[in-house]
Amino acid sequence: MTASITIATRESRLALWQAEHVQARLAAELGITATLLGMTTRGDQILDRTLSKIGGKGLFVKELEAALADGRAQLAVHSLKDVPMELPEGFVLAAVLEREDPRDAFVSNDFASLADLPEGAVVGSSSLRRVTQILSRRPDLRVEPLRGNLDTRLRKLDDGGYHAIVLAAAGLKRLGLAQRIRGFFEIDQMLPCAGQGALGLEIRAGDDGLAESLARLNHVPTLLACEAERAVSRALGGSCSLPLAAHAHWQGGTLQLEAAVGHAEIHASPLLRASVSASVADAGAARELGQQAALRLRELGAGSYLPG
Ligand SMILES: NCc1[nH]cc(CCC(=O)O)c1CC(=O)O
Repeated sequence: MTASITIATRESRLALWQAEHVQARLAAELGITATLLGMTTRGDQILDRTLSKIGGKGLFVKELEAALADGRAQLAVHSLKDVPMELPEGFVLAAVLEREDPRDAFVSNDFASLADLPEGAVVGSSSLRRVTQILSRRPDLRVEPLRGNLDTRLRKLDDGGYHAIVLAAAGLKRLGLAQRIRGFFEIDQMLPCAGQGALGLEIRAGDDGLAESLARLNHVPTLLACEAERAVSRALGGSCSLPLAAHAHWQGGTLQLEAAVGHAEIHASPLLRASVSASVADAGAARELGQQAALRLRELGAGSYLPG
């Protein structure tokens, strides 16, 4: 039985909220006392370039993994969508917590929806996944890069740099900023990123006592849905330079998985879409469903969309 641990976390308001949320659940449900160790990652420092150009999402997790490796911390809390599909040797995901709202949100001070934006309006987003889906609906819009933590992005909107921005609903809700949301994109209109809205708890491989305790926090429906979503990216060799979306939801005991891929360079190319479902009872079956979706996307020509 683990009685007290240290949690490594990034220091953005959202990351701290998430780490404190886990800290509270550890105390209430597992009797584990946790201290937070705040860290700045390379991903937080480099704000002038898009993630795909500076080495991808792994930048948000590497420093936290270093803290796990050298024993400064035992647990790292991540937004699951920031966790690379393949964890480095020596680390495992010990639990996936129940998902918040997985949708993307339309945020604007002057306009109610994407459809309301005047021709040529400027939308802020640095996510290739969002850029591609925005342009596929509104090719006339100008999508400009927008990075930084949530407060920074909202400030850049308020400063007048954009007519609207697109953000994950989960982050806004967690920070009490839901009033900034003018509308939600329906899942099929702006397919979310694999793992969006879910939290992943990462530990060292072999830390079996802690793994056993944390497994009790798993939300199995979220875990299986996210396994399927992440398997799509893994099978396509998804990186930050590929606009890739995957979202699974439950209809009774059936897991329904939607996946979409956009062209790595030509953002105005149509998205390829696959929709598969199966009755899924374990992680292996969930991953198979994800691989099936990836296969469908390849049959539709995803091979020519992947970066060379
Ligand atoms: N890429 C950054 C990031 N990582 C997790 C969230 C929000 C919370 C979540 O989706 O779980 C965000 C902000 C955003 O995409 O708008």
